[in-house]
Amino acid sequence: MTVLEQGNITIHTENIFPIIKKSLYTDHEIFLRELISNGVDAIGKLKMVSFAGEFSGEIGEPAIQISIDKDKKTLSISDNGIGMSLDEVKKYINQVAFSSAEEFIEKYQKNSDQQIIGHFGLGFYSSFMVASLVEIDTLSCRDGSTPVHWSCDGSPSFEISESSRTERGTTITLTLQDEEAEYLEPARIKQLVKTYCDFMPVAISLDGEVINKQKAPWKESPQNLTKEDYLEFYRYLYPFEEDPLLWVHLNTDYPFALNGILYFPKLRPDLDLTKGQAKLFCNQVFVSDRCDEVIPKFLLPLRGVIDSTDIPLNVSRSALTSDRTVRRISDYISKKVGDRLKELYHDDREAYTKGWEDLSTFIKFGCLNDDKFKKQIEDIIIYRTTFTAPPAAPESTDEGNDDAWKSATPSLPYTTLNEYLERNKERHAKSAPATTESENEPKYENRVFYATDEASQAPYIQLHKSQGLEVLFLDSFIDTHFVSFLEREHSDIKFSRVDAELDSSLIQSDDTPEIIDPNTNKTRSEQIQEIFTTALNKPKVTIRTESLKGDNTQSTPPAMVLLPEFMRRMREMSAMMQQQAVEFPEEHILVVNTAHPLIQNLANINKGSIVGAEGNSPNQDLVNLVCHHIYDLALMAQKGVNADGMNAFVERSNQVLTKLTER
Ligand SMILES: Nc1ncnc2c1ncn2[C@@H]1O[C@H](COP(=O)(O)OP(=O)(O)OP(=O)(O)O)[C@@H](O)[C@H]1O
Repeated sequence: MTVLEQGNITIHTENIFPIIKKSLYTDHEIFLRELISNGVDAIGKLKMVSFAGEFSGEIGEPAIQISIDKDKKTLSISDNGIGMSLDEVKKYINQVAFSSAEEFIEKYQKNSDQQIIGHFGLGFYSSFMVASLVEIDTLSCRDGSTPVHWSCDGSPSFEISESSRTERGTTITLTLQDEEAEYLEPARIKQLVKTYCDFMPVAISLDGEVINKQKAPWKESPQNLTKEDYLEFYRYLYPFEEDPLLWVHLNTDYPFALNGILYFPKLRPDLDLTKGQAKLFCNQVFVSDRCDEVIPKFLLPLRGVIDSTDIPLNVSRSALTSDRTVRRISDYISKKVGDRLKELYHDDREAYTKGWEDLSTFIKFGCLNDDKFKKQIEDIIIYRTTFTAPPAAPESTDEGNDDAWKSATPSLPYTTLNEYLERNKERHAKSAPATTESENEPKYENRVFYATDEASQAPYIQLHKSQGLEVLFLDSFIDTHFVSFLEREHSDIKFSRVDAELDSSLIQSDDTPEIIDPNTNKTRSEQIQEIFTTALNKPKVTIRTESLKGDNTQSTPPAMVLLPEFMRRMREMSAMMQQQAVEFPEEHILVVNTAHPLIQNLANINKGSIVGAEGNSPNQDLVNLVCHHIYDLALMAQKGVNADGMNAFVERSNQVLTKLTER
């Protein structure tokens, strides 16, 4: 073999190879991505040259072939692309980091939509991270070209000779370093191709078998994809996972190039909302498993693919965050997601409602974080409600209150805030809180009753429902912040948790004064209050008596613990700041329901025990026991019972049952 040329590679640093080997890429494996990308580029370039009329031969079936020779310790990557002439090898290969890509784009891209993969950095030279000898055999597509063999053993000197190659294209043969023998394993190569090159638009085969998928659905036009195509792609990316709720196909060329499909996954409780889930591609080449800088913060859990050639890939992550284009891409994504959500809300409210539990986390987090997004979607925030649209009752022609209950709300128990307020306006305006917290109360008609825990607050919810008061559920982890946010946004609306105060409409208002017992000189209510005050002996608990309304007296609770809204929130806030669990405050209100038969009985027993009792009569003991029990049950609805309280409660329950069975 005649050596045509020997020389030193034009580099600025003599010792660039050790640098490439050790520190350029910590991930040695990316050499394969770089070499395959070059092959795909070469195929793309051939097409462009042909398109420009500069190549008249057969392009053939584009292909990249990888082969392994374990004995020789070589790995080779072949393409049937444009190939290189002697001058091109000298120019493109011998000048480190000299990328011909840009020059090429300038010349040909005007004529074609072919894209050039590149801009990844050192490209071809990354092969020196794993190889002790790199050889190129190439034959240019230009007529009359001679094949070229180039070799370099990792020192800055290279050798060029004539190659025996007869077919157009390029083969890169790496003789692997001993410590890089893993790249002689077919399984490892398959895995790398799957990771980095799965969606590259050329068939890549390993020893004859095609090992990449090739089709990148995100590059397709959305009109050409069916629902099943999107789902199939999701299942391909995330096997064994539940299907996504919804997806957004991003597809734009201007003012930046961006393609991608983002999926709203079903949220699992263990999901880390701060960790990005979308994969970043550049021209169908996998770049990274995360692209947190590009995805808006509140959309980080979205899955799928983002592909853009306008995202700078050779800069640090922090530089990426402040990059103008990246910020614009991020805004664009948030806008598109907002559009998609609105579309779903208007076109298929049932599907929107069904997915709401999961969607709401994104939407609420987005409202808290992104003003533009908030403005875009604030009208499509919905709340689960206790309101159920009356079953298609015959249309009443009566004007008035009932009309407020006829609303556009579909039968699913979800409503928007506006719908809620509109529906309840008159009802709320008529009633008022039994106690008011401050002078500057917003108008009563703008009150919103809400619950944060359907199970434990069930008695309170039931009480409201039975009096026709509609309760919204704000029960996700983000809702504590969200309620404050809503109040900031709508200063005329007052949010009141069902256990914060008793609305006057829940209380029996009886104008006739209560009869005073001549023996004690007290009304029955006063007596009941006294019974509880004595039995509980808790000076910090304010005991109030009320006669609660209900469908029947048994359906209302015998007692309720109230915790004023402002007080509860203060405690929640300070607990959050100190990162502690919220402890139930000793100061709270116990409302004893004088209408409940249990309370009536208690008053009667107590009355009996006063007469002639010396010390504690058995009746007195029973009254004490039952008072504590009623109080504990009320506390439980507020989750106000700690471990000691729970032990005492269980013990007392057993005592009560024992007493019952003794009779
Ligand atoms: N398989 C190939 N077929 C034809 N030309 C190639 C091939 N591999 C490399 N080249 C030429 O060598 C040049 C340098 O390649 P290299 O991989 O270093 O950089 P690049 O692909 O242009 O950009 P980047 O450094 O971002 O990867 C390419 O631009 C191309 O002209």
